Order: sequence, then C-alpha cells, then structure tokens
Amino acid sequence: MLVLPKGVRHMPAYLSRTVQEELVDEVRRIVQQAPLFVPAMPRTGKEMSVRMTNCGPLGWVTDKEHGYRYQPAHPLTGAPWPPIPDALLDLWREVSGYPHPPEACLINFYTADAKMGLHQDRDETDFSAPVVSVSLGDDCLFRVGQTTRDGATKSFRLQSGDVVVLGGEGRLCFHGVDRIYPSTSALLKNGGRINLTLRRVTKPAVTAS
Ligand SMILES: O=C(O)CCC(=O)C(=O)O
Ligand SMILES: [Fe+2]
Repeated sequence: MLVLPKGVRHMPAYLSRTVQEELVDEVRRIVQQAPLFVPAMPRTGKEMSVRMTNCGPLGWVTDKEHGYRYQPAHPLTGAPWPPIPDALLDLWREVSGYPHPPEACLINFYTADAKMGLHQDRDETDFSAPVVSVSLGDDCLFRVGQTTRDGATKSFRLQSGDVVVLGGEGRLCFHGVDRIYPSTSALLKNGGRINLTLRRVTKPAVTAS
C-alpha cells in the first residue's frame, strides 16, 4: 500500500465520466473567454511547459518581471476571470472540509511532453484551506514529497477523474508532475491532460456573530 504524507489524500475515480465530460465542456467555455497563456519563471523568464488559465475571483499567474502571484484579471486580455463552475464548487464543499469557497481555480494544460517540477503551493495567505486538484484526460506520474525539498518522495499515477487533496500537515508538501502518459484516456479529443487546482487565497473576513 502506498502511504502518503499525513493530510495528502488520493481519491481515485472520484468523478464519474459524465461529470468529467461536463468539466471539459466548462473548461472549453472558460478558455474561450480567458485564453491559455504561457507562464514564465520569475527572474529567469524561462517558460514553463504547461499552458495555463484560471477561473474564479482570483487567478494564479507568473512572469519574468513580477513572479508568482494572484490577480483578478487575465494577464493578456485584462478581463476578469470567468466564474468557477458549480460542479467544482460542489466538489470543494464535499472534500475540502473548509467552510468558505475557493477563490482561485488554476487550469493547467499538459501536452504529451509537458511536466511540472517539484514545488510547494505557497502563494496563498490562508494555509488552513486545502488544495483540491482534479485530473482530466491522459494519466500522469505525480510525485509527492515532504514539507522540505530534500524529503523522501512517493510517485503514483493519476488518472482522469482522480481527485487529490493536500490539506492539514500535507498542505505545504512538495509535489510535481514527472510525466504524462500519452493516449491513456479518450476524454480529450486531441489528447493531453488538464489539471484543475482549487485554492482559497485570502483569509476570510471575520464577521460579527
Ligand atoms: O497537474 C497537477 O496535477 C499539479 C499541478 C500543480 O501542482 C499546480 O498547479 O500547482
Ligand atoms: Fe502545485
């Protein structure tokens, strides 16, 4: 049995094929309004291999000049990001254990040769909310480590419809995508993998009771 760090949950086949197809349709609609952009690393300007867009009140972006950040508008069009689809808000309510909605949904698109290096998700101010991530399309080899970069890592395959939650002690675990397995899913007509990552960015305002 694969034992994951505390707070890291892998839920295989969590989403039905019907819900996966609905989400792909939603992503198509989002990409029409908020086109995929090429993220670049801070300072070096080195381009990442994934293509990205977002939905939600905030979107995660990165470029050479200003680095990793969240902003309410698309970096190329300046338009607000489209709303997060209800199916994803439902998923967040089911699995997050967090009483406030997510603010950002990063949409990563991987072609057959794309990957994502080991990193922590730490551009948010509220780490008490988990990161909830959905896989659609081709399988990938996902790697999860500890909260330090040199900690031991475990690798496992993510398939279309799988959900991963990084929460609690696992919220800041290093993770990345080592490779895509081409032609392992028929969900996306032209192949590739879509990853949807839901995050709470800001601490909710304290309301008087
Ligand atoms: O594609 C994935 O499964 C992970 C994506 C990710 O870690 C991120 O966007 O921060
Ligand atoms: Fe991440």
